[in-house]
Amino acid sequence: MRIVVPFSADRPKTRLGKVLTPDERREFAAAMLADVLAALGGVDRDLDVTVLATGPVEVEASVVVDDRPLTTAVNDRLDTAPTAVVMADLALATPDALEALLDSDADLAIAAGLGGGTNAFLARDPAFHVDYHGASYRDHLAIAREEGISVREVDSRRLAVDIDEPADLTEVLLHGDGAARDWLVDAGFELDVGGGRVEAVRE
Ligand SMILES: Nc1nc2c(ncn2[C@@H]2O[C@H](COP(=O)(O)OP(=O)(O)OP(=O)(O)O)[C@@H](O)[C@H]2O)c(=O)[nH]1
Ligand SMILES: C[C@H](OP(=O)(O)O)C(=O)O
Repeated sequence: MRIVVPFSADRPKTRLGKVLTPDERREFAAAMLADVLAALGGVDRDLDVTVLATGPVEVEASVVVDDRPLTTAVNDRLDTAPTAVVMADLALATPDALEALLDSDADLAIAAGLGGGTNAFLARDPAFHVDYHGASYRDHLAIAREEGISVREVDSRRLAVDIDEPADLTEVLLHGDGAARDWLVDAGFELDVGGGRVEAVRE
């Protein structure tokens, strides 16, 4: 099965700009990508994984460099079904969570992200196409409806948590166990469990 992992290599994770420098954002994004590739590597299936990156990147997978906007670049790779697209910022993804998506035989299996994005999908029908940004999850359900594509909505916390905002770092410290969590700990992040909602803070 073909898996595409979109990756913004040059200026990733701008919404983390309040807590990470540009170099740190690049390192942290690369750590999350490594975690996603490791989770895909643990899936009990034969997967053909390609990182669809905006610039060169060194990873344990094949890389295609395409600097066009995300939607255009992904749509160009949906011509051959089945194809799954798994975002590179799913630092909590596990093989089990990914298998729940990849085992679906619906024309479209799709996992929402926090705030209405689309974190992962498997399209078995080449008529499906993406339109990312905004509440893309709703837009993707509408596209499937228009194309008469059967949908399975995959309800998965581990696939839903994409790491976009400073508050999301808390989830990585709480529930992550890979390179992204290690990177945050090395960078001095820790949990403040002092009162109210637990928070990631930097020493
Ligand atoms: N190939 C490709 N991947 C992208 C592009 N923009 C974002 N991505 C990837 O798509 C996924 C979701 O990205 P977002 O969280 O929306 O964007 P981001 O650039 O990582 O972060 P922000 O700058 O904070 O919006 C991540 O895996 C990104 O690395 C793009 O233009 N091209
Ligand atoms: C690409 C975008 O990601 P988000 O900005 O929701 O993380 C989306 O899923 O439409």
